[in-house]
Amino acid sequence: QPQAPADSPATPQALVDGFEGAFGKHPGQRRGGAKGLCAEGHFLGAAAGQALSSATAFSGKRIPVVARFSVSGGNPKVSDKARNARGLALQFSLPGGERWLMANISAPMHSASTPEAMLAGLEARRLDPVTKKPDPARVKAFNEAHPEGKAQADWFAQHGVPASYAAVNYWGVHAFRFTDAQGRARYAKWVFEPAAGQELLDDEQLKALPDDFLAEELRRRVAAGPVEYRMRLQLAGPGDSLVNPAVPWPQGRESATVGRLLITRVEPGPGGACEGLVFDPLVLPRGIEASDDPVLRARSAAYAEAAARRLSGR
Ligand code: HEM
Repeated sequence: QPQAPADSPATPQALVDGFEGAFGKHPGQRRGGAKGLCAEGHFLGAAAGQALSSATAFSGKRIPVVARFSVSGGNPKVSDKARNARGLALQFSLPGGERWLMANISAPMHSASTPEAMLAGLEARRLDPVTKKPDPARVKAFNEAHPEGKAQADWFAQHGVPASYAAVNYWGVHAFRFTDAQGRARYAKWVFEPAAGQELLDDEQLKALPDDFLAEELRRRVAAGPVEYRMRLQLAGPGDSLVNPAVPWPQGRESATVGRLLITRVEPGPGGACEGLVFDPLVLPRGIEASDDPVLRARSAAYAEAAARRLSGR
């Protein structure tokens, strides 16, 4: 596997320090997606998935899933009204002890195209010890030097805040390589789309809501019946970058619905099966491989570093 250049400042430690600097240090909590909750369900693969990948996830057999829904960032007290990403992290438990892990967000692109830009962005948003806010001049200078981040910022500015964890799309953002039983490979990106459609709130609608509504809303919804998302693969077309997660592929690329995710149970309070999990996006089943996207590659060790701190109470 390609590794980050040995002299890159974006080490796992520096990246996790960057999260702590930008969001404060909250011992025992996740450094990203700090506010969230556990849920469970299953995945049912479709024939179109089998046609694209030999991964057993697509066999059509019921695949147990542990899920974690979250609000982006390392602040466990962030408002559910924040104009940023909602997260859907999943663990598929496949036959034979294989696992497939992923952590998806409610935008089709990431804010940074490299781990180095990610680190610089976190450092630019470091909270001032006195004001407890980032220095606006540093943030402005960073944004001017990294125009690539504008696409994601615009996305959240232009799309409303989800009314429910169950009413927004979640993208995998990175390209992955899918190989079928004959060894034919295609690159694709995935998205989970709620079968009931999206529900995005404008500022007026948001005003009526408290800062914490997403967890209870999901509990009520799933108590009334399973929440379903379709998993769709968007296949790479000519010229689509396989390594830059800040640039989404054009709409209208060939796509295939490869399965259905059903969330059937939500944890009634804190805790649950997702708590101890580390949603390392490089844990992939046979039939799906990572692309050379350096951001994807950098996530794995950063998640391990964050988990080591969190699970030892730091
Ligand atoms: C270099 C880029 C990135 C770094 C360094 C990074 C780092 C992290 C860290 C340290 C955590 C906390 C893990 C834990 O405490 O267990 C986290 C959580 C998360 N990240 Fe990232 N991340 C990056 C990019 C992304 C991208 C591109 C996505 C979406 C495709 C994403 C989605 C998430 C989600 C959804 C969570 C919450 C997962 C959970 O519920 O456990 N991250 N990230």
